Amino acid sequence: MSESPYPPKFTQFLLSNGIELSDVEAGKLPRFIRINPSCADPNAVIEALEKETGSTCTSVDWMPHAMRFYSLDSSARISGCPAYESGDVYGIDVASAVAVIALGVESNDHVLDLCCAPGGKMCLIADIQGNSDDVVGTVTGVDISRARISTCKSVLRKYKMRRFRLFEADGTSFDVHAPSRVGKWTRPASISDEPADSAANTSKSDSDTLTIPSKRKAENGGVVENPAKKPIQTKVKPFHATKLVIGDLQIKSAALLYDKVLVDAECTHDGSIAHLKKCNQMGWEKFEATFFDPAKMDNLETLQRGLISNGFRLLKPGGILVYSTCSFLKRQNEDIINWFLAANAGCAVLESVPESDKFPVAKALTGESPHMLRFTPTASNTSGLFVARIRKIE
Ligand SMILES: C[S@@+](CC[C@H](N)C(=O)[O-])C[C@H]1O[C@@H](n2cnc3c(N)ncnc32)[C@H](O)[C@@H]1O
Repeated sequence: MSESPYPPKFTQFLLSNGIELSDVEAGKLPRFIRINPSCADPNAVIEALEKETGSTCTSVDWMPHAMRFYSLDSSARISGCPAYESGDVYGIDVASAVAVIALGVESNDHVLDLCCAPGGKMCLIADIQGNSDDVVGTVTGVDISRARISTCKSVLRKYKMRRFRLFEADGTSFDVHAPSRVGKWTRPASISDEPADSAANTSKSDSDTLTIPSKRKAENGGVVENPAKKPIQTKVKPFHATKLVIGDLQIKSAALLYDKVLVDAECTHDGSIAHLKKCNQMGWEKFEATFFDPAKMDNLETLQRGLISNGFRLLKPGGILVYSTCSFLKRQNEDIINWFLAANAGCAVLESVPESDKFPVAKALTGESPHMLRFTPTASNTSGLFVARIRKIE
């Protein structure tokens, strides 16, 4: 038997996380693109892209056809191509798209994306909902990083999304419900106007707030301060909101919980080949400092638990939450889901991702549910991605 070129601790690390050596040693992966559904002539776009990049666009046959996903050679450069600059083409890893597909987004859903930046998945959600006038679905994106959420805003604007808002906030305590109005559509009359700051668990960390004093009409038609001293409504100021959702009153109501929640959690990012390769190159002390520092790993686990728990709190009964990471680590994936299901027994159920029998995923880790999907370079020819779909029981 030939000697492993890696230290035993690294080999053990791979083994206990279901990572094949071939994942670490994999060559360059294909580049994936998606054609914008509003693009009138996809064939012309593909033809032009092939000419400009010198690479063949191959349809990803295991993805639903309507998603229009193609792979190109890893060396293909799409930035600078007119189709990319005009928004006819998106660059997004096909495994990342599965996290969105798993949500089962419908046009009129209100979707919360709790770690949204730089926005690839959020863009896909908005894109699936469509831009037509009779749609009232919205996407609310939250991210703790101002720089990253700013990129997210640029991406969503580039693709001309019409019903989204972005908050620079901590996803573990974010507490803004789904919009109660979208353009001319307003919430059903049965939803009470409970002011935002009187509801339980209001986020204290969302420091950037707008204050709207309660007012009533005076007999002469003017507006006076309410003598009954109704509570002051506090709105969390969005980082950005499009015209159709900017007027939302941020009402707290069970009827305004989100239909779908995506928790694409902060993680160690080791599912990207470049990152795994770095483990091999960066020196073993650095590797150990990254992946075996108990305090770092504990903090990350606390963050991931906080994100999934808060996302689930904001999800309506019957709704779907998808938890995903771009890490291979069991501790950040299966262990989080198992902890979450045990903590929410009777309220949360792990479901299979629709159509997942067609996906080229790696085998589930020993003893773990096959409903938890692992995309890997070896099995899927994609970056690493973990995806689990949970339903909130009605
Ligand atoms: C894996 S990335 C998300 C990628 C994104 N979903 C996409 O498709 O482009 C994780 C994100 O979580 C954000 N993040 C980290 N801690 C957070 C927190 N407490 N609340 C909200 N976002 C957080 C990071 O800034 C980072 O942008």
